[in-house]
Amino acid sequence: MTTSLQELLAGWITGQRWFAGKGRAIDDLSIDSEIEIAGGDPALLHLVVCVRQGDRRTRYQIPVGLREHLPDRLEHVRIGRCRRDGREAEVYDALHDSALTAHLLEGMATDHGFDGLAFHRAHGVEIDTSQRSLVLTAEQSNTSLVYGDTYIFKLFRQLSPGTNPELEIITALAGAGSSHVARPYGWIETTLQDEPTTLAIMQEYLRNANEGWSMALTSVRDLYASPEGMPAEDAGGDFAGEARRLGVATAQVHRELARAFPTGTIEPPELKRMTERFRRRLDRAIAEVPRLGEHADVAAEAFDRLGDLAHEVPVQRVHGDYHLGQVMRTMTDWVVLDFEGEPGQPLAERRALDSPLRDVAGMLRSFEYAARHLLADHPDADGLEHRAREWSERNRAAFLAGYSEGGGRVRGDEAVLLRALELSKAVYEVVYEARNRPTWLPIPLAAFR
Ligand SMILES: Nc1ncnc2c1ncn2[C@@H]1O[C@H](COP(=O)(O)OP(=O)(O)O)[C@@H](O)[C@H]1O
Ligand SMILES: O=P(O)(O)O[C@H]1O[C@H](CO)[C@@H](O[C@H]2O[C@H](CO)[C@@H](O)[C@H](O)[C@H]2O)[C@H](O)[C@H]1O
Repeated sequence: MTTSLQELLAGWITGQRWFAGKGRAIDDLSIDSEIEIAGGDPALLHLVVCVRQGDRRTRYQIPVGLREHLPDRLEHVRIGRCRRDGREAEVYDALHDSALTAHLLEGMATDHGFDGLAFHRAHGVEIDTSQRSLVLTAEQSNTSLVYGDTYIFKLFRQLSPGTNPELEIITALAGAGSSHVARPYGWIETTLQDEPTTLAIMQEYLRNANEGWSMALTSVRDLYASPEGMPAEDAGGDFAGEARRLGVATAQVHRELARAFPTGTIEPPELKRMTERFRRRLDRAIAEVPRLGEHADVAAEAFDRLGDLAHEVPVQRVHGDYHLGQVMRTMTDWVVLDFEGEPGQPLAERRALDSPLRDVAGMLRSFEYAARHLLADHPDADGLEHRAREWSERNRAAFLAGYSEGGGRVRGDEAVLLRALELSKAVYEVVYEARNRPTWLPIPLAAFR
């Protein structure tokens, strides 16, 4: 009996890092669209599949390669063997085959249009099609390819109809001359439910930059290894100067976003509705991760205090999923990546105007993550707890000082909003970790203590 492509994909998709429906059985996987980008052997097929799990349907994008014989170097990305057009073919994850990904670069360089798939080159750029790709091995919600050391190409895995906020934002900020975004080179689009929908974006690869997350961890490690009693500012690798600069850059990005897109205010009744949304999200999270229930009171109290605020709050476009893994330090400044918001949220929500303090809250949470994540397997975890707290407090304070210095607004009653946003992010993280990295679950849970 031959296995159908749908059956092969249903067996394979659950093991992929970017698959959002982990822990639940797949009831059905159907292929919504199938476009041949390149024929022959190897062939490149672009698939949009729809996965049904209970009453939830999620669409994913999967470029697959087809070959009669699979070379050893592609064995690790084999999906299986199936019969297509009367012939047996090996099916595999095409993004690992540079012979196939060359077609994606070529498509963008020439603004090529397939039936149902449109490739675009950003205004005023040339694309060097001689660059070959490698897949980034970072644990990600999407899949990124690096072409040479020149371009980074991100293919969105989960699809929702509409323009991806990331494309919208980097195009606007780069067009306005921002030094805090990587230059866009091109993108791929399709139509989903009658809406132009972004499938992939290609940007400048920041070849000499370091990720904020790894810089922060180096600093935490140094502090853990320093003699007991030595203050954080004297231990090697203090991060506070960078945290402050990151705060300044964050405030500048917020100002640039406020200039490029509409802004507004939310009034107290809307704050009440926001509180209710946070409460509902908390309930859903507790249903999925019952341990969170022990902390429900702390979160609920913070959310209720937000509902009691009696003044309006300024809103604008924001990053939406801001953390140390989304910022890179180049030789000259901090650059912000990945403006697509929280991957699991509907696009309309991710593009909605929001308080810039949502991003501030996200980054404050990330300092907590950096301070605590090395404790999990550390033989002297209890003894280092106070050092983790010291590192986190020092860098959170430096970031906030930089944010104010850069013109960001955190004052008075806004502390109530900031706390509610921090705990709402921690609720999101509890679910995220339970699904993806259960050993990390204690980190967001500690936010409620
Ligand atoms: N322009 C870039 N230059 C260099 N590295 C990048 C660039 N964009 C992303 N990266 C690297 O890829 C990782 C994942 O990128 P990101 O856009 O956050 O993807 P995802 O949406 O899947 O999380 C980043 O943490 C960073 O290490
Ligand atoms: O894949 P994305 O970068 O869009 O974001 C998702 O994955 C992140 C994990 O990589 C997750 O961030 C959480 O872990 C980070 C450390 O790995 C930490 O710095 C963040 O503070 C914490 O939220 C993010 O929430 C998720 O959306």
